[in-house]
Amino acid sequence: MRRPLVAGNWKMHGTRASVAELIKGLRQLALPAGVEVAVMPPCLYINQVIQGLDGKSIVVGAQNCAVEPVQGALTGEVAASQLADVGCNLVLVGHSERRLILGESDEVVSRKFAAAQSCGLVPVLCVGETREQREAGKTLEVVGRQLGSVIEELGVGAFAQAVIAYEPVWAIGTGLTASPQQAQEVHAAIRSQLSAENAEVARGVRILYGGSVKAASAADLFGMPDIDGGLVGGASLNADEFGAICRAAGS
Ligand SMILES: O=C(CO)COP(=O)(O)O
Repeated sequence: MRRPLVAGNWKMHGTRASVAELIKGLRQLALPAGVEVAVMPPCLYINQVIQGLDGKSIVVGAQNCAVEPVQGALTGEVAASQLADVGCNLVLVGHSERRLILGESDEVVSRKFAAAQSCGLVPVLCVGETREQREAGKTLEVVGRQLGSVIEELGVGAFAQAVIAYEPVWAIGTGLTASPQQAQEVHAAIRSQLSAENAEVARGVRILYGGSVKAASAADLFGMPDIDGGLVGGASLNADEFGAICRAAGS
């Protein structure tokens, strides 16, 4: 059985004061035992969050890591080894905001995936199509290529210690959630792409849905057979809403 995971991607939000408030709210949540819960604050606040959540079973991840796994001369970047050093467990790679706004290529995403794993972090590989690509009927092709490039570089075995997040770009921050059926179709395609090479890895890997997940939509999404939790943006900035999403993954 795959243990559901709900991860809150705080993106570039927060101040020391608002992060302290959010930590307070998270500490008060009653979280379901069978669900793994994670938050991914901006790098600057990771320490504050790890210390603030001490003793609470919420893991902390980062939103990005450098292509080089260990510390060195790479101005402005943060190495996966440094994230592991401060106590992170997970790191997002290939979020669409980085692919589209910062031009991260599939090759860069694969290098970050490998860097994360080499430091003992679990990479959360984000994939997803734009609205234009969906309207052109290219959803499965685009997602298949994004996933395929990591499989080609690192082998399907790399997904034994990784998470995948399907995040349709048109659903991110728009309030337009993919329907459970739309999401399930893509999740099943992702699992079958992995299964063609290794059925055991495919059965074990968790595939999260992301894109305007709210407490009201979470239960129907998480009820689909290949949706193993959520990657939550905006709604994760509100502890009560985030807690309700986590509870939906446990029911
Ligand atoms: O991009 C996302 C999480 O990584 C989704 O963001 P929203 O939940 O704000 O749509």
